Amino acid sequence: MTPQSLTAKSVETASLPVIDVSALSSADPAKRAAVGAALRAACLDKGFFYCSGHGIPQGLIDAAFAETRALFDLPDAEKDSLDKSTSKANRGYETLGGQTLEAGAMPDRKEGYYIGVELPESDPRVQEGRFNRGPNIWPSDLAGFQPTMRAYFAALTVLGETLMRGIALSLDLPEDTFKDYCQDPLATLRLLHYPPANPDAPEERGAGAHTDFGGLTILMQDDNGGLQVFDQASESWVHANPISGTFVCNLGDMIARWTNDSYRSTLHRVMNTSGRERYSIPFFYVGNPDYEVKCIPTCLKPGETPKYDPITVEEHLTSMYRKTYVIK
Ligand SMILES: O=C(O)CCC(=O)C(=O)O
Ligand SMILES: [Fe+2]
Repeated sequence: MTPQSLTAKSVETASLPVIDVSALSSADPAKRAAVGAALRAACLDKGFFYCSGHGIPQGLIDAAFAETRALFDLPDAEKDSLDKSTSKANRGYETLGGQTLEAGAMPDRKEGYYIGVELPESDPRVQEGRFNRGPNIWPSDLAGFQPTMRAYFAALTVLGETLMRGIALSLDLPEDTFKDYCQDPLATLRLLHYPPANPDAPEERGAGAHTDFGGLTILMQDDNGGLQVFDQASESWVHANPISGTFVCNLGDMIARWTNDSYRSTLHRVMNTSGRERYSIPFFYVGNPDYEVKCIPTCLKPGETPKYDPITVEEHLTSMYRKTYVIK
């Protein structure tokens, strides 16, 4: 699909389902199965849903946004000193226009900051140069930043595990099917700041059209709106408007691959036409790097064969990152 065809259509209001996932912790198997059924319908459709009943305290979410704003408000020279080019583990600050998510489009009108699992230089995985493994970069002038982001990262990791139990149920598999996948995951927290759209460059996107590379994305957006999801049936973009107290969750390419494309990884983009500064915090829950992703047999329809070869999580991610970044 060309960028032109992606701009041709109108934007409607999305009808993405809101799924209350609190019952995944219920003692009643029927209630857990009901969440699984709701997830299944969402995953077979666009692979996008709002997640309520997630148990993440609003105070922690508010604190994460406050620290995100404080970070991007730092003077440019200070942000440049935190630049991710100084990290071997893809951590730290990414300048405005540092990524082009949509091939052929202008660079994204956003600046970002990457945080991952904290590992010291002495860890064997860091020594071996494993993908995305290493220490974080922490701004020295923001006292609350590190503790807040670590707490948020830990809470979202638990939510990611819970949702993977839900995904297992949605596939009619035992709830603990993805236990090994969830061991020592390669999760990434990304802080994003989108300046208001430039009226002189209407074709510029905050984030160009893309699918997410990995497993499950758990996104907290502020109340400015701007996230759009592609609707294949009508070939139009639909607004994923913010719904207070919910995360927007979506499946990445790796889960599509795992399910032989029965679960969907859908194109989305961001256009910040609010006239205000927009902030969002996606958390990419990707599992253990050595875990082998191969077609789940029950995802094959009669007569179907696996479309993709088995691949490890790390191999998959490395190859996907190469598409938007040059990897050192
Ligand atoms: O900022 C958003 O709302 C979405 C960001 C996104 O799609 C991404 O980082 O993959
Ligand atoms: Fe995305």
